[in-house]
Amino acid sequence: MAIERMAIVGKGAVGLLYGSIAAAHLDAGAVTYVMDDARFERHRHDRTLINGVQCDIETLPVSALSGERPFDLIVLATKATSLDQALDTMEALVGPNTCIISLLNGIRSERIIAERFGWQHTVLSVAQGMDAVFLHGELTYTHPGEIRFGAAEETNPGVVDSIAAFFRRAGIPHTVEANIEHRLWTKFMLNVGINQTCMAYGGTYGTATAPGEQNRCFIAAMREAMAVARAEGIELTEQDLGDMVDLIASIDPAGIPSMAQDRVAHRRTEVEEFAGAVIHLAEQHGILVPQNRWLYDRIREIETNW
Ligand SMILES: NC(=O)C1=CN([C@@H]2O[C@H](COP(=O)(O)OP(=O)(O)OC[C@H]3O[C@@H](n4cnc5c(N)ncnc54)[C@H](OP(=O)(O)O)[C@@H]3O)[C@@H](O)[C@H]2O)C=CC1
Ligand SMILES: CC(C)(CO)C(=O)C(=O)O
Repeated sequence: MAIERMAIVGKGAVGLLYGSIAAAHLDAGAVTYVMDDARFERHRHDRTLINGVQCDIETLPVSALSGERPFDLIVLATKATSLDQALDTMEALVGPNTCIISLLNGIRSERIIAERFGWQHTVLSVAQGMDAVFLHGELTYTHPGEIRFGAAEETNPGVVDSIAAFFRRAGIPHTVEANIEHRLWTKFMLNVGINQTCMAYGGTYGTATAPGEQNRCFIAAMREAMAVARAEGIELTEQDLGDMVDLIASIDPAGIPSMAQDRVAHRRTEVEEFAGAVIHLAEQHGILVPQNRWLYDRIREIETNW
């Protein structure tokens, strides 16, 4: 099935980044942001900038779509903390052939989506390599990164190809992965390390990759994620770890990951998806994860003091 119309749920760093790239390559009306009515009212008069240029992409409250035909593709780009609410909004957008791709970090969002909408049109994916910062209504980035995705066991044949064909036309950098499960866990390992370290210390990509305490925390937290992944049957390697560290070292040293942006903006973080998930799995497999336990407590402590 050819994808013509994409809805994006989540108009923050990642949603704006890929939505604006797609809108610049496609005809008007091909990209629409959709949100619940209360959020739409809250943001109605926002002036959103992307690298200094105003973003005027169509944005609709979900109630404006009743009776409309379903979208061909839904890109989910909210934080995990509001996934359930985003899925309620998606009910009005999804039809029998709607493809779904989640750019949320962590290893759980696709399973939660599939419990509601099925696996047939849902793929597994990660967004990585960008230096996107969205604060005070402006997205800035120099590297767009890319979306890596692939079929889950029960994804219908053809769904990955349809999304790839659309991304090509939309100018969205992407790679189709033969082993997307491995990529998902590699990205998870990275987020467990870099997101939580920069949040806990108020650090940057530069401070976390320079020798010192932040770097030790970054690497130790990743190693614990690696141990848990292996216990789950995912063979993450030293090469995977090194590649992820190199990726962070290659982007703007002054940049900060999404969780550190949450610290600046006082937004509830995704710690449950990172240290929370590591601790949960570690308990099942009898693995010691002191670095992630410390990060969990420290991040919760910071959140509590806002
Ligand atoms: N930032 C990055 O560089 C990267 C982030 N990620 C992951 O992508 C996901 C999104 O992150 P990011 O873009 O940084 O997050 P942001 O906080 O920048 O943006 C999230 C957006 O989603 C909106 N939102 C929240 N709930 C809903 C809802 N129910 N319906 C519609 N919109 C909603 C928020 O609106 P409001 O402000 O009103 O709450 C906000 O505009 C996260 O899982 C993150 O870990 C992955 C790769 C890179
Ligand atoms: C990889 C990284 C750190 C940015 O590309 C990210 O996923 C995030 O900011 O959440």
